[in-house]
Amino acid sequence: MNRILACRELRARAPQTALSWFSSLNISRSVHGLPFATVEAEEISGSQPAEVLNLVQGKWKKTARWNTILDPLNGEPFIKVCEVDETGIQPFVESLSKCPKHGLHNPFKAPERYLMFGDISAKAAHMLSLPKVFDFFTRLIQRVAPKSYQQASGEVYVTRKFLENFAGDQVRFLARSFGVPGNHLGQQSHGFRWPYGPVAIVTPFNFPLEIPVLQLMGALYMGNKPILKVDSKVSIVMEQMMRLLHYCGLPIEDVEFINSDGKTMNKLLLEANTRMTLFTGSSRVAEKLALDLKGRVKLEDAGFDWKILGPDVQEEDYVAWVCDQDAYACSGQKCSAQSMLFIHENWSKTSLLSKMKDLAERRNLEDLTIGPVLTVTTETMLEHKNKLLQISGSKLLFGGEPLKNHSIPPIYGAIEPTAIYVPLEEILKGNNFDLVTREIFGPFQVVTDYRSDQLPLVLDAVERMHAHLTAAVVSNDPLFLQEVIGNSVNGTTYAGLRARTTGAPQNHWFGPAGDPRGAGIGTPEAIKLVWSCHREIIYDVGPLPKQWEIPPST
Ligand SMILES: NC(=O)c1ccc[n+]([C@@H]2O[C@H](COP(=O)([O-])OP(=O)(O)OC[C@H]3O[C@@H](n4cnc5c(N)ncnc54)[C@H](O)[C@@H]3O)[C@@H](O)[C@H]2O)c1
Repeated sequence: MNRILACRELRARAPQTALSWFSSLNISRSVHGLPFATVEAEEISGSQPAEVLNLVQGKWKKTARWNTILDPLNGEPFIKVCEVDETGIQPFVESLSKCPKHGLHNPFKAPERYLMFGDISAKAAHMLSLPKVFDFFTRLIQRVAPKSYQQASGEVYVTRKFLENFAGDQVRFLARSFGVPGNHLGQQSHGFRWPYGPVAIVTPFNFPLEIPVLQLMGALYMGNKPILKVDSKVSIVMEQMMRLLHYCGLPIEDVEFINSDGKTMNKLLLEANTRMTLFTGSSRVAEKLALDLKGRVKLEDAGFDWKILGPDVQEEDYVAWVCDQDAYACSGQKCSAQSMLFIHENWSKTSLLSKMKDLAERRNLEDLTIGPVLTVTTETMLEHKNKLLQISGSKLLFGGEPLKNHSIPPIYGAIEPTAIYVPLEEILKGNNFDLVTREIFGPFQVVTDYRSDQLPLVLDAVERMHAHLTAAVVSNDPLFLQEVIGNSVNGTTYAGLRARTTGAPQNHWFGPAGDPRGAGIGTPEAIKLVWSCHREIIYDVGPLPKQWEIPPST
């Protein structure tokens, strides 16, 4: 009884805005049951194509140019994306140039916006927790970046948790400052987190919701005005999410959302003179943007991620299963996917490899545990396989054949989960190294083995790789862990028996290391590093010492 009364009292005291927002969530009355959505994930098809628009200066706009996206599962032209070409970038440039370098808010300007973003995050997290909304985004992701329901829902879950983390006062805590006493009375120095002002976010196809939302919200939290460009193949997901964010209170002028090809976006970034660009994608484009934008970038680029199985053999089934998930979930299209597996010789007495093979063979197109590869064709992957097989001592462990009985269009790739063994000494040879460590963004891994006395060679290989994103050291031997961790740099490294290479939840930093341009995603530290810079204000208000006189020149 007391509890009921207390609840009633709490409700009576709740701020009107929050109450009216929650009661306005009468989802069953709106189109498709969702008050923000303009598409229905399951209904998009060749005969009922969906349209994706651009958001500029607070208005959703069409352009004359449509980019037609083919359904990755059957080749039907199922989404029409309104793309901006080089002649259409001016309204975006104008809008960004209206934002000053000191941003839309900072600790000295419109601090109430920190609170507003706390509220928006709480509401958006609540929306994503509603089963209908959760399912809508999961299925929409599956339509454009085919992966299993569980993998797609993982993205929605992480996004929701991230938004929960930055509800309430957590956004203003991101802008926490510190003070240090000065040299004399009236002097104190204070360090503040300052925005960059107009900024850009460019993201790839493989995580259509998680990467853009986490980076976009980070940019907004710190006071920036972002323009967001997601790969057109999947931008429908973020277009719908923008509508959800507006529904949850995001001012419509706060973000520009553009669909374009890479060349147009490159031109826009140069003309708009964005103060910071967060790029997630291939190293080729990352390096180009770093040059074009004179270093005003933070990069999340390619991953050629390795896993080392240590000398202590245990939990063989578990380790085999994690290897399978790391290499082949999302058809290997995670930047954190296991690209190279180093196996200590002690594992050769086990049936690890045959277990990995069995697990890989369980994957099928029906439930999308294997599926289309969106940026590498079947032909390219088979060619790569053949080149690796020419290396002396190499052999096909499993896979290596095109998928059968499917209607995936030939612009996309479709191969079985594949593993190729290459001897360690061969990997290290100058003429083989670049070939063996080439990132194939599909279900493809290289496997090798090593003896205890060859650990320095393994460490040499990981030192010579150019991408240092994720890594896993599978061992509970503290001295082995120490040796490997102390002699490597990957930014997100899992260590211990349960180590994996994939997994970018909201609760730990995810990003490359060893590069001053390296970005991060997910945590308060990542947001502060990527989306704000340091500003020091030194208060020096006096009073002057009594009898102060002008001293001699120095
Ligand atoms: N480090 C990470 O967190 C992370 C996460 C996901 C993917 N990736 C990497 O992304 C790659 C796969 O994605 P992809 O092949 O689609 O990458 P990509 O570099 O081809 O494209 C990424 C985005 O950049 C845009 N783009 C292309 N050229 C551009 C230019 N000149 N200026 C501005 N924008 C441009 C594209 O339209 C797309 O939106 C892999 O290498 C993968 O490892 C990295």
